[in-house]
Amino acid sequence: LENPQKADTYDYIVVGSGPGGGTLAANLAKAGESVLLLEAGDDQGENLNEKISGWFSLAGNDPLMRWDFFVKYHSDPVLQRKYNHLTWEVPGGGYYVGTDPPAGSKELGIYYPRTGTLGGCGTHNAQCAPLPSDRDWDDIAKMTGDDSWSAANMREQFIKLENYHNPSVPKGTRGHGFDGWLDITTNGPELLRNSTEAQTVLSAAAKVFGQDPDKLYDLITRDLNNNDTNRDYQEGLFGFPAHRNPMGRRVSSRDVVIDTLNAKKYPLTLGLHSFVTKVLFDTKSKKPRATGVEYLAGMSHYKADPRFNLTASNAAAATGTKQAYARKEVIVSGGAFNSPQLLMLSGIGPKEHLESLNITVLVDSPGVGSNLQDNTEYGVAAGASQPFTSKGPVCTYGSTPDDPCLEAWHRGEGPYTQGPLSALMLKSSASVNGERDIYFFGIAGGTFEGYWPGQTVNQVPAHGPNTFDFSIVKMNPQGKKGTLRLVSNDPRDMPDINFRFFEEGGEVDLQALVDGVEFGRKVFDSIAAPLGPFKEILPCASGKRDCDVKEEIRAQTWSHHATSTCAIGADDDPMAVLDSKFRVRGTEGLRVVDASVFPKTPGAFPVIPTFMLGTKAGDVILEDRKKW
Ligand SMILES: Cc1cc2nc3c(=O)[nH]c(=O)nc-3n(C[C@H](O)[C@H](O)[C@H](O)COP(=O)(O)OP(=O)(O)OC[C@H]3O[C@@H](n4cnc5c(N)ncnc54)[C@H](O)[C@@H]3O)c2cc1C
Repeated sequence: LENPQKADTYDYIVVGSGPGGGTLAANLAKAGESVLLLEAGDDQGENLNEKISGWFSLAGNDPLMRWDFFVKYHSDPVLQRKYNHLTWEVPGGGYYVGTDPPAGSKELGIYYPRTGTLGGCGTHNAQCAPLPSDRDWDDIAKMTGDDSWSAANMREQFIKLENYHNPSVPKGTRGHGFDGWLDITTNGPELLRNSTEAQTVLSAAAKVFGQDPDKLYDLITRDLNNNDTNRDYQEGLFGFPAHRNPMGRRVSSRDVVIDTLNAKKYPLTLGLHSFVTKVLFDTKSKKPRATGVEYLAGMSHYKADPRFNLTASNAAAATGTKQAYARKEVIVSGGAFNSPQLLMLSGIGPKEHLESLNITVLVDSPGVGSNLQDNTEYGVAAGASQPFTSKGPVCTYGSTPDDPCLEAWHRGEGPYTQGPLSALMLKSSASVNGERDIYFFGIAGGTFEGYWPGQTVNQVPAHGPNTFDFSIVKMNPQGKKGTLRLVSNDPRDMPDINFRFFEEGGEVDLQALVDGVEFGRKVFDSIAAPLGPFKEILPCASGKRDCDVKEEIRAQTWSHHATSTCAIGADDDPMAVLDSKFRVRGTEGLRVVDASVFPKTPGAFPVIPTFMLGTKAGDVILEDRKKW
């Protein structure tokens, strides 16, 4: 391809700086390859909402970082309308959240949070950092015949990445890394020591699991990411690992990118406020060969950005379209929603769909935007006979100038440095392979019931300080029928996304969540006065356990770990978008590296597996670096 802007030519171009792309870009640059990393957002790394580990919900609501998507969870619109946190646009502007909107409101869908900022969703997520099950990796190895994906080999990638901090796990422990850039920290017992009532609930949970409740403090630092051969069958209480450092600062791909730049010796160029709209190809070769990208310079060009302004974007688009070129390869890492969107906009996707939007088809790849999956979530919550108290300071989340928890955080202490109380692992009756398939975490003093926009015209009811919630995450989802489709060929439009939860195979996921509810109820029932008896809040809001639990979960489940929309697959699978080396089938010089590549959602939380992809992809791409 004729290259009119020689200055904008690099060995590699990486699109998107999340756990996949940011990690990869830093790895390639550290190996001496010149890399242009293009990121639609800017850097909010000094913003306290991002930096303070315990402020992740403030980060999630921060308009400087967030991208707002609205999705469908079900094909059946009647079921969708039962969702308690369905979002509507009210006449005159603003959001209403609920099932009884004011007349004339427009149904937007279910709010689904993402970010458009340096570091991607790793900068506003809850930082939960468990490894997936070994089987999740081994299945990719088996499916593709590529043994570099085996769990044993992927453990080596994890070790390279990790800098582990857990008072119960000494340096040098097999299976962990202690020199990587990604800090993973397990809570010490400080938070739990401050809450007598939470100790009572977790001790009761330990008893239900058959663990010794007198060893509660040992249990809540137990190593969840241990390297035992039977790890994926182990149940009970564990420590809660999170990608933050022991001072309570979030660590993400934003940090490895900034550190690589600050080292001033690696050929990494970071383009912020650079929204990529198309991959450019040389179509004269046998297979279309990716040669660069086209992008819109300037902030907030995507409609998911709450600051998007059509007039401003049109004006900037008229003059601000730029190109950059790759001598070797282009790597798309926009995440599970934006990578398939970008491939489709560039002519790679289901032929009929692209043609219906007047997009020239380069590769008919029916799998792009299919196979969308997620960890479905729900909660079992109840009100105790007494409030949950804390001997620690009262946190105001920065809303008062003298927030004592903020002062403590600056010293590396207090609630803002810590994550949820503990992780609890359970094998449900619906486990398809005998492994544990439910991940709980405990929340004292409130419930977690999914996401909805922060500024709404109505107030969504909250629950009192006597509430305890076991949040339930379904691992290894069996529902794999979600879809993502473009609504137009304008790259600024958000796609149409339908997860199709519990359809075609997904009933198993529903049953596992029902088992999770039963487990929580058992724990609450086992707690005597004065904290007990407990009165149910979720799933049966009446407090009487008289609701249809399955139907309640079916309508009210939520999620935020989208994966698998550009999946790796076997050579003979027409739905396989990628081969085992992240290469986009039917093209040359184009790969995808992010959460969209997993053939199935890994474990309960995708972020650590996605960081691992960034590390693995670095190795794989460098093997080919002399080819170009
Ligand atoms: C609220 C929330 C909480 C979560 N909590 C957890 C958790 O505790 N543990 C866990 O394991 N997972 C969690 N997740 C999920 C996890 O963070 C994601 O799975 C992970 O970040 C995915 O990484 P990624 O690299 O695939 O993409 P992303 O993190 O989505 O990053 C993609 C990046 O690409 C950029 N981009 C996209 N399109 C373009 C374009 N066209 N041009 C330029 N740039 C572009 C975006 O701005 C973004 O920075 C959470 C997610 C959310 C939303």
